[in-house]
Parts: sequence; structure tokens; C-alpha cells
Amino acid sequence: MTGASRKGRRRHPATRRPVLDGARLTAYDVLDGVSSRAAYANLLLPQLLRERELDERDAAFTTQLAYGALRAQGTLDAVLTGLVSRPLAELDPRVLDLLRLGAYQLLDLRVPSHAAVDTTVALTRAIVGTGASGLVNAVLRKVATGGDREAWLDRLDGDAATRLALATDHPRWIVDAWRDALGRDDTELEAALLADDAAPEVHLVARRIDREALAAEAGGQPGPWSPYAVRMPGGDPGRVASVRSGAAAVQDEGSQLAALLLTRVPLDGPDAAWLDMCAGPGGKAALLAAVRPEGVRLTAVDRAPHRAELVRQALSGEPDVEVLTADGTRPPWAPASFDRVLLDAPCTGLGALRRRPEVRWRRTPDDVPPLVELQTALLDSALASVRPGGVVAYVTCSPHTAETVAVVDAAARRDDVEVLPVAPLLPDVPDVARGDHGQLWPHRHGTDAMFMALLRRTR
Ligand SMILES: C[S@@+](CC[C@H](N)C(=O)[O-])C[C@H]1O[C@@H](n2cnc3c(N)ncnc32)[C@H](O)[C@@H]1O
Repeated sequence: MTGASRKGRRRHPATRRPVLDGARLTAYDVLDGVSSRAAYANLLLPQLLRERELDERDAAFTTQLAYGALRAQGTLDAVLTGLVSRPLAELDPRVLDLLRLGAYQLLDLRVPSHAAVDTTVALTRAIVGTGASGLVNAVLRKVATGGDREAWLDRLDGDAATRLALATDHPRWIVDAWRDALGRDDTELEAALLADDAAPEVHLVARRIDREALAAEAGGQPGPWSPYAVRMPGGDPGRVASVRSGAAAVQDEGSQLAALLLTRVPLDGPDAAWLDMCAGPGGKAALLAAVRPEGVRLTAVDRAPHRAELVRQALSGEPDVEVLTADGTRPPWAPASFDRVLLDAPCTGLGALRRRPEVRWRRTPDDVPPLVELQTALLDSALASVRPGGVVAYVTCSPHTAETVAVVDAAARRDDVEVLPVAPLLPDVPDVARGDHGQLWPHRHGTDAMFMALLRRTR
């Protein structure tokens, strides 16, 4: 037993509508887009909400249904597997998504069973046809009879780690990766995974506006760690005038700290050329541009042309910046050209799963080795790009040990590289040290699980 209590966390009052409704149909369309066209829910959902003009209450219910059912897919499928005579993969994918949508309402929202079952059956009739609605009706009635999520978890087989995975909506391999990265006894693991399963607060960064003024404008509070952060309790950041004008932007406070960390390392000698080697879409580059001392030139690079274009937009109006579309492993610049280099490496994103509900089920352990190879090559190139005495910040939005500590340890074996301790440069951030490196966590810091390491080139 994990003791993971979800009571009250997902209850929703708007659940007594026995007819086909816009919220459930829209939530289904999000699930269908994700499973049939590999859509990203965080892009598709806002688009559908705009097109269909759902009122605020229905929009909130749609978001809860769509994101919740996507996050809970592993648990929902574990329950459904025992109730359907065929393997789930052999079901009509539309039927499977409808079953997930209905089961999610029963297990996690505790929607009265007649409402959850009847509305899903009506949706099935409209979307798939009468033939399938009998199956959906029969299966969902069995789900309802079995009780809520905790009752079902008690009945499903599995060891403690499997139960924890099901209780916190994570694939087992990600639970193992987080356990390994947390590195202590397991006391924090469940809190970490539950925090990773909750919708994140919106964080803003005050780039060209005083942050107290931004906090007042956004109805938020100054963030605890970054001097530029404002945390919004809710609401649409697109309605904040300073966000629309570009004076502020949405950016996780952890990402802000990762960019600021690079600027805080004391350097001997020149400090006039900074490089952001994997800059797209430009969040950290824009913060570096805003906080750099006068006279510093910022070069921002991305391999993907459309991502480099987003960096150009993020940096538009900034003096002394250059944006390049280039492969960081084959740099077009001369060795030792830069004083500070940010390498915010492409990674599995296991530390930012809160933002993309479906990604946890798309990623697999096979994604890790090719990324580690790329990260290693990029770090090698970053170290070649920095001058002797200069510094590289290696950052990932994943805590996975293979993508973080192991990549940095391998680079640190070079005899021209020194690892610098991160924690002293983030003195206000409690419990951030992961050995010499830095590691933020959603349950400790309210941020994404960002990893940060600093490497100085010694000669
Ligand atoms: C984690 S994202 C960077 C996020 C960015 N720093 C920000 O704060 O907005 C990693 C980026 O690396 C880029 N990338 C991947 N391989 C690359 C390579 N070989 N050279 C340069 N950029 C690369 C990807 O296109 C992606 O935009």
C-alpha cells in the first residue's frame, strides 16, 4: 500500500449531466487526437476550447477530463484489461478512448455511475455506433461496481513499486528513474511523483518589467527562488498585458534558475561572449539577454530551423544578439570563442511531465541511450567552444541519472575540466545539491525537476 490519497483532489461538482455534452465530447476529441494523430494535448485542447467556445465551467471540466484521463492512462488500462476479453490493443481505438474517459470519471472523479456510464454510452453511439455502445455499457458498469481508484488498486496484482506507479500515474520505468535520482530512502518518492502528477502553477518571468509590478498586474506572488519569478495561482497568462507585450513571459521558475546560474559563476578574464547552444524556443536565451551586463554579446543556436525562428522572435528588439541555425555538435564558430556557454540539452523531459499529460506514456526507456549519445557530443562541443577559464552550464529538464550525472561525470574525467559546486551559487534555494550538481524537484521547490551542472575549462 502506498497510502497515496487522492480523496477530494479530483472531485468535480459538474458531473450530473446524463446527456451528451460539449465538455465530454471535447475531452474525447483530445484523447482521440493524442492516440490517432500523436497530437500534443497541451496544444490541441486550447485550440478546441477556443473553436467551440465552451463557457468557463465546461472548459475547466473538459481540461480536467482530458488531462486527467491522459495522465491516468496506465491505471485505467490496468483496470480495463481485466474486464475486456480481448487485449486492449485489439479494440477499436475510439472505443478504448471512450472506455478510458468513462473509467476515469468513475475511478478518479467519482461521478455518479449512471451519469458517467450513460454519457459515455451516448458518446459511443454518436461516435462509433450502436454496436459498440453495448460493450462500453457492460464494461463501465463493471468498473463502477468495483469502486473508486483505491478500491481497484487494492484488487490489482503487483508489488509495491507497481502499485506506486499506478497510484501516481507513472510508468514503472519512470518511477524507477525518479527513485534512483532522488537517491535517498523512499520517503520522498511518493510525494515527488504525486507532485509530478498535479497540474503545475503558472510561473511568469519579469524580463523588462519590475517583478512587483508584474505580480500586481497578474494577481500573483513573487516566486521564492528567482528574483524575476512571479507565481500565478490560476487564470490565463495570455490576459496579462506585460505577457502580451513581451515584457514578461511564461517560464518555469526552475528554468529561470538554470539560466541565472550560468551568470553567477565568477570568471577571471574577459566576459563578453555568451553562447546558448540549444536555445529553441528561446526562454532561457531571452532571460540571459535581459540580465547580461552591458557589452555582452549573446549567440543563440538551434539545429531546428523552426525552433531557431522562435528564438529570433523571443530575442527580437534585443541589441547584440545573433541567432544561428546550426548543429551544436558541428559548430560553425572557432574553438574557445565564448566565455560562458549554456547547454540546455535535448532530453527525455521526465522532469517536466506535469506540463504534457500524455508524454509519460509516449516515452520509453529506449529513448534514453540515443539522447545520452547526443548530450555527450553536445557537452564535448560546448567544452570546446568555451575558452580556458570559461564555464559551461549543463542543464536538462530530466532528473534521469543517465542523462545528468553520468553525462557530466564522463566529461569531468577530461584533464582540462573542473566541476564547480552549484549549491553555493543558489544560496536561497534549500536542498538543491545533488552531489556537486543542482537538482530541483516539484515536491521540494514547486518547479520542474531541472538538473544543473557547472564545468570550468581549466586550460
Ligand atoms: C531543451 S530544448 C531547449 C529549451 C530552451 N533552452 C529554452 O529555454 O527555451 C533543446 C533544444 O535543443 C535543440 N537541439 C537538439 N539537437 C541539437 C543540436 N545538435 N544542436 C543544436 N540544437 C539542438 C532542439 O531543437 C531543442 O530546441
